[in-house]
Amino acid sequence: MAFTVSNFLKCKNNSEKITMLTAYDYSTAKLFNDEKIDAILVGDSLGMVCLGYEDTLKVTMEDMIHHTKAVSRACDHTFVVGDMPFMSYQTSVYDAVVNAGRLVKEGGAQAIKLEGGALYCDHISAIVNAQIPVMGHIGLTPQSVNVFGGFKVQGKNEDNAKKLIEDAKKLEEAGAFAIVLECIPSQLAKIISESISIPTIGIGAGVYCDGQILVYQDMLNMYSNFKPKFVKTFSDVGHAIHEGVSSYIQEVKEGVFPGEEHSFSLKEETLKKLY
Ligand SMILES: Nc1nc(=O)c2c([nH]1)NC[C@@H]1CN(c3ccc(C(=O)N[C@@H](CCC(=O)O)C(=O)O)cc3)CN21
Ligand SMILES: CC(C)C(=O)C(=O)O
Ligand SMILES: [Mg+2]
Repeated sequence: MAFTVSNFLKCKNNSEKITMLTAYDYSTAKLFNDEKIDAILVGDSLGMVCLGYEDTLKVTMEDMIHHTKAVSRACDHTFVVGDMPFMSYQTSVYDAVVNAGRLVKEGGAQAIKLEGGALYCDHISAIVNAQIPVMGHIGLTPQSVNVFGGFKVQGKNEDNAKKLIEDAKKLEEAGAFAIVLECIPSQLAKIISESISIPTIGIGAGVYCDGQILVYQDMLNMYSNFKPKFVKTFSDVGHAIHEGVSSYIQEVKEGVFPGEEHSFSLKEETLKKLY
């Protein structure tokens, strides 16, 4: 059975953890879908891991739609969430609804995610009213990197922690179906998770969240520009790629690949005529 928006709440109520990963292309999404991961986020982190930018700010709606289309084509079980890029919703409630609509209508996403708390509740309500499920995202919101002065853990002092608890409650009121908590102390994530009835999805937010998400290149060791503390390598795919590519280079250089079994051949009589 396909994982739908209502399963998010069911999981929380049954104390069953929600599993999410990012994905940005068809073949990767297909592997995750076939593994029956609950949900995929087509994250604007694609700006960093797919496009090589230093942060997520240059990512466009066209980038997001392009990758969301590829991912949604691969998923018949997994729920697909499209991430709203920088300046696609901050500018107005109207822009937020139009661009959320594009991720669903053109990209094939089943829900959208946007960064921010109380400030964006009007935007979120308007998108929800347009029949598009919304996932919130608070804590380290990477689109605020220039305000934070870097990718830094949030909610460490009393005022900031209280603000995040309030933001989570406001997001629930605005109609969000789940909230990503990024890079906050695990005890704060526990308080937030217990203060709201919608599930929390943590990344660098500890074990008390109702679900977890990671950027897949991080957990498969395929991205080396930085490695946050919250990343665990579940499989060394980076090393497997290194080994595979280096064997390929060696075998081509030495004339070992392609072998007979990878080649097509002519009938003997046709060959004679050609000579
Ligand atoms: N590959 C990748 N993984 C991510 O998790 C990710 C992205 N890209 N791009 C968008 C944002 C940026 N993120 C980041 C990036 C760096 C840190 C980091 O280096 N954090 C420090 C904490 C610094 C502090 O102490 O405040 C760490 O050591 O984890 C955290 C989250 C999370 N997101
Ligand atoms: C890290 C997750 C939550 C995200 O927003 C992204 O991948 O863009
Ligand atoms: Mg994002």
